[in-house]
Amino acid sequence: MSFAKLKATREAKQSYVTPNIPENSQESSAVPSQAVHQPAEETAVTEKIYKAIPDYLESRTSQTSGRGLWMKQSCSPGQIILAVKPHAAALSNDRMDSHCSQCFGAGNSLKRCTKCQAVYYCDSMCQNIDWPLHKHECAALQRIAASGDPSIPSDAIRCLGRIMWKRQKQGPTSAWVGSIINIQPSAYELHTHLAISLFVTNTFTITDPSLTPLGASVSPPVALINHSCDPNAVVPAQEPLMQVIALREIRADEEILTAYVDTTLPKAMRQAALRETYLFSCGCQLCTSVADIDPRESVWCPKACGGMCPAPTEEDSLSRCTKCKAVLQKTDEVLDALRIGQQALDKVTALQFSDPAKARQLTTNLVPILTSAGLTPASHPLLALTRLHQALLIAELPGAPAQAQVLLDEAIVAATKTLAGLGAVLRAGHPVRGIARTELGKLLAVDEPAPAPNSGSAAEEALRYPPSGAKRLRLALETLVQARAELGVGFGAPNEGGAVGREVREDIVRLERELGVWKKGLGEALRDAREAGA
Ligand SMILES: C[S@@+](CC[C@H](N)C(=O)[O-])C[C@H]1O[C@@H](n2cnc3c(N)ncnc32)[C@H](O)[C@@H]1O
Repeated sequence: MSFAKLKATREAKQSYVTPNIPENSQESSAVPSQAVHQPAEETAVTEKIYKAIPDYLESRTSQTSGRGLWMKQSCSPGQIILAVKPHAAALSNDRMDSHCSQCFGAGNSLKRCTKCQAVYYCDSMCQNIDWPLHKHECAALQRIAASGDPSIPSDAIRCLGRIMWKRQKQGPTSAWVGSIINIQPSAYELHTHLAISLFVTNTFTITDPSLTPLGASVSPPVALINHSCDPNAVVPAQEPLMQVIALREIRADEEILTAYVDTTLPKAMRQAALRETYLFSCGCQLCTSVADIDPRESVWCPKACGGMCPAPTEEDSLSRCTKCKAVLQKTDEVLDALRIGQQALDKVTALQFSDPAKARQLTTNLVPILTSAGLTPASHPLLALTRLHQALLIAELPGAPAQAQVLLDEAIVAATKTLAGLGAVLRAGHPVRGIARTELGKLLAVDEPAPAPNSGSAAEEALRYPPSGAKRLRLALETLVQARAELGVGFGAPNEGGAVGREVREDIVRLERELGVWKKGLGEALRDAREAGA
């Protein structure tokens, strides 16, 4: 596999979904509901939104989190629980010149709207489909540009605008408008800023097949699902359908829960994000558990027994290994590493696209500092910095032929650490884990530009990471086979792991062929050598 192909896989455009939904349907692909439970006070409009909910699901109301969606029968990991077409969607501002505003596909030869000069389309077909809604947005964008204000409203606000314009077109009593009003019932009548804030809490991030965020979308049935930091379901890449997929077995009478925030973050950060954007404090098991260690905030045992110590804090610096009880001595070093690590993470996040070289310099310096302070791979901010380091190295690869082997090997090491970190905090089959394992497998499968010569010592060769030659290819194959199994859960079993899962299947076939050729070549070389010696 080439560097360019590796990079291109991050920009895959295909859709991964299989259910067959009529083009203009607003409803779910699943069986229309007859048997859903509906509280008496809910209106006829509410019935319309429940029509999009299959009859093995039920909306129930709890005191702690309001309405939610519950299973009426059990389902297995990888099962598609719900598949709906988003009611409205809008691209992020930073994707507007690289992706089509209608189909969200990436492209190099997109056509710009000649009027607002802000949005792009694959071709006139995409533009014509979008025009009935874009014509309003187009006029608004032209007015914003004429006012001299350089800022375009966020994707969630543009998504809301699209809903309002649809409302004008379809009339206030349409089923479509009714179902939108039913996203948190009182939002619509509230003051504008509060209504907008409540609307934002009901939007979902649209991603490409590799989970890179592309924009925002909204679907009332999906917006019924409440949050947990240890979710049993996910809503992975959603274009053109939003799909809710079971991450583990969900039993009958169990609530379906997805995560609204990044669950690799420590509790305090998750809670702050949930309070700020979603206006509630999470009481999920992960947030309330009194377990003595959370890998997100952990340091290796100072006696290297294999156990972990809770990361010390300014308030509580005494920390012991939860396995052998050894006391962590170097708390100041850990506290310093946590502080400068967070500062560096903020900087790298801000610089990663505007000044990738500087961002890479920062991750190159900081990852070893945090590692030598004893932070485990899942610990924040080490995991986040390692993920960014990996992404920056991959972005640099195609343009650095001279040091390509060093960069490639470094990217493989970073991808291995990322996977170790994610493996400690996300369930098997989580789409983020599946994508991380895929990236590692793909990196291992890249043709080595300048493989290191064999050191001669079998012991040294066994320890070398990443390995070289056939051993590397075998590891690539193993990793991609495991990745495919994870993608098959997180992106839905019927979808065969989505676009990435199907791509991985092709990579596996190619690698098996390559390894076969390698084995054959090696066999022939050995036979030639034997014959030459005879
Ligand atoms: C996308 S909506 C979910 C549906 C919502 N419960 C309803 O009644 O329409 C998000 C809102 O649900 C509530 N919510 C979701 N998960 C919760 C949780 N774990 N604990 C408390 N409230 C929660 C919060 O009010 C949040 O802003």
